[in-house]
This record gives sequence, structure tokens and C-alpha cells, in this order.
Amino acid sequence: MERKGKTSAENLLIKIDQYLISEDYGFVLPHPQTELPSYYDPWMEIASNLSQLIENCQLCSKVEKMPLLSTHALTDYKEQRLAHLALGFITMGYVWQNGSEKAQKVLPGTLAVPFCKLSEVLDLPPVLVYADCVLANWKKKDPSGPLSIENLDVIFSFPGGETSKGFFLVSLLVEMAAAPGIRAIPKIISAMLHQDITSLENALQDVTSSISKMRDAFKLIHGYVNPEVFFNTLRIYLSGWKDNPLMAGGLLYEGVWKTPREFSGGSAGQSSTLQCFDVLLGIHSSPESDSAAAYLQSLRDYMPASHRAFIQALASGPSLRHFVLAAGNDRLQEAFNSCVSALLALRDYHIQVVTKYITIPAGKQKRRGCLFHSAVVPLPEKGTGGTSFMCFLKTIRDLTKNAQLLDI
Ligand SMILES: C[C@@H](C(=O)Nc1ccc(Cl)cc1)[C@H]1[C@@H]2C[C@H](n3cnc4cc(F)c(F)cc43)C[C@@H]21
Repeated sequence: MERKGKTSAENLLIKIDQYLISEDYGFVLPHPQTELPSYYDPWMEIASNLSQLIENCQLCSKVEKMPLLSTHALTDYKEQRLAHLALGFITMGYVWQNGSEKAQKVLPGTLAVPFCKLSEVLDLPPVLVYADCVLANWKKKDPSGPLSIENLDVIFSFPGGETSKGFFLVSLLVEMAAAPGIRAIPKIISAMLHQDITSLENALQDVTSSISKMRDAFKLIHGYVNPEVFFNTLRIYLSGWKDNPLMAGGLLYEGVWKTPREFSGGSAGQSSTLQCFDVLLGIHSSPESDSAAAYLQSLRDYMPASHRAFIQALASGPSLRHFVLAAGNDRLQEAFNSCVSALLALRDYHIQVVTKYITIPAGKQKRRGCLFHSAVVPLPEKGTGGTSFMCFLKTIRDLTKNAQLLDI
């Protein structure tokens, strides 16, 4: 989608839909496909009944009896995203079905081979990612109804039922609220290239209002996600096999690679929205110096290739921060600082959510652990769990605080 010989800024002026970003839905996959050709019924039957198969201890045998299916019939992009989503759910269910202390270390070839082939086609890793379980995992109950959480449902879910569904749908609504802000980005680039201060100010106001609506959507989490169920059940299924002491070397993808491979679990850091507002506002640019930036950079490999390219083009484009400083215009500086304040408020809110859903339940488990468990389950790397994830969030929150432009 990037035109040769164009600067990265001009590349950004290309319509965002060429980066598979939607004017109305942002990074969310619009109207995801919910069915595959009947040839793929063996996959869809397992993915659609995952919780029940796990509860009845039938998942292992079902997966091992699965026929080796070819991915050739998956030609359409939305079909490929649905298939990666389905195989991602089955893979996480298969690896973690007996809990995080008894992970399955080998992924059977009937699952590993098509999953890795599809991952290659989509340039995604062979593990469930945020772009699968949030951005492509939704449908409307009543097609003519509103995009409200009451009228939305997930295509697949994990054990933990309503909490699993709620966690993915709240994340989806936060992502959808970001759409007007993402749509404003090409306007911001164009206004900078044309030295158009008024348009720039208006576009920055669109970003500010979009980020505050994201925080409003985020508040839904308290009504739809139970902290104990999230921490003790759902979080396990989103865990990965990178730097995971329980899966040294990672997972063996039978029939694909001779040695095990490591991949990170799902994480909010894989959200292109979370990353692109940071890049737009120049919140942290040097992955060399700050580890949070390096960590975020590494998670871009877990995003759809076109979204990764958009963020890269944004990062190598003109600096909005420098433009605003150089313009020396009070109103423009205020519009920029309002953006940063809105993002700071969203970051603070994210920290409060992680405290309620991870830090506090982890503390309770630790105290319980001293009484009953020999080894307290180590929190996975910086995915949806882990004190290091909290440190990461606090680092980017503090960097956001420092991004405010001082009065000229
Ligand atoms: C509900 C939470 C979650 O962790 N969801 C999740 C995690 C892993 C997986 Cl696999 C699936 C879902 C969080 C939502 C809001 C999302 N968000 C998007 N842009 C953001 C910008 C910000 F500044 C910010 F603070 C949060 C931002 C991130 C996830």
C-alpha cells in the first residue's frame, strides 16, 4: 500500500483504507465473516464449542482426531482472519486446557500445519493475538440494531463465559470509539504539510474527543467482567509461551518446525490504537533508550501487517510535537495539550483497570498460595498479566505526562 518514492507523510495521505483501516471502525475488522466453507466444519465445530469440550475433557481427543485440512480454499481476507481466529482459539484451548501448570508442550500437526500456513499468509504469529480475539471476533445480534454491548456478541469465547465475552466486547467498543481519532490522523498530516493551523487544531480536537469516548467505553468493563473469573480463568487462556518458565523453549509446532518456538500471549500492547496515539503525539520515540518503547515495538509483529505499516509510516513522518512547538501558536498548543491530557486520563484509567483485574487478584492468590499451593502460578510475561505489564503501563503513563508542551 505504500507508494515508492513517496515520503512517509505522503504515504499517510493515502486513504487509510489502503492500510485496511476503516473510516467507521478504525483498526476493527468491519463486519467480520462468521462462517467458513463446510470443508472447514471440523475446525468451526471445535472452536464454537471450546468451553464445553474443555469442561468435558473432550478437547484433546477431538483435536487429535481432526483431519489435516488444506488452507488453499481460504482465499478471501475475511475468511483468512476468521480461520486464524478459530485456529487461535483451538490452540490456546489445547495448550492451557489443564491449567497453566500442566501446559501441553506439543501442538498436533493437524492444528499446527494449517495454523502456521495461515499465519504466514496473514503475516501474523501462530498464536491468538489481540487482532483475532478483539478486532475480528464480533457480530451484531440484530443486524439492524445498534453497535451497543447489548446488541453485540463474540464469535468464539473461552471458559469463563460472560466474563470472556465481556472482556473482548469492552475492548472492541474501546477500539470502535477510537475510529474518529484515527480518521483524523491523515487530516493532521495534511494540515502540517500545508501549514494549515486551523485544520490542524480541528483535527486535534477530533482526536481529543475520540480518546475521551474510549475512556467512557472502557468504563463498561466493571459491569461485564468479573475480576476473579478474569484472573483465574480467562487470563490463563490468553497466556503465551515466550519467557514462560512453564514452557521453556516454547511450543513444539509438530510437522512445521523441529524445535519449539516461543510466542507471546495476547496483550493490550498488541492494540494498534494503543500504539498509534503514542506515536502521533511523540510520546516516546527511542526504543533504544526506553524499554517500554522497545517492548511496544516488539509487539507490532503481533499486529496485522498493514496496521504495522501504518504505525511505521506515522513514526517516520513529520513530528506533530515539533510542528506545534515551532508554530508558537497558543491555541494550537492548547489543542495538542488537550490531546495529551485525554490520553493521560485514559492511561490512568487503564492502570486502575489492571490494578482491579490483575494486581489485586494476584495479591489474593499469593496470600492464598502461601496457605495451599506450593508454587504460586507465575504471572506470564508482559501479556494480560504480570507485574511487569503494570510497570510497562506506568512507564508509558509517565511518558505521557511528560509529553505536555510547556508554556512558550
Ligand atoms: C480491556 C483491556 C484489555 O487489556 N483488552 C485485551 C487485552 C488482551 C487481549 Cl488478547 C484482548 C483484550 C484494554 C482495552 C483498551 C485498549 N486500548 C486501545 N487503545 C488504547 C489506548 C490507551 F491509552 C489505553 F490506555 C488503552 C487502549 C487496550 C485494551
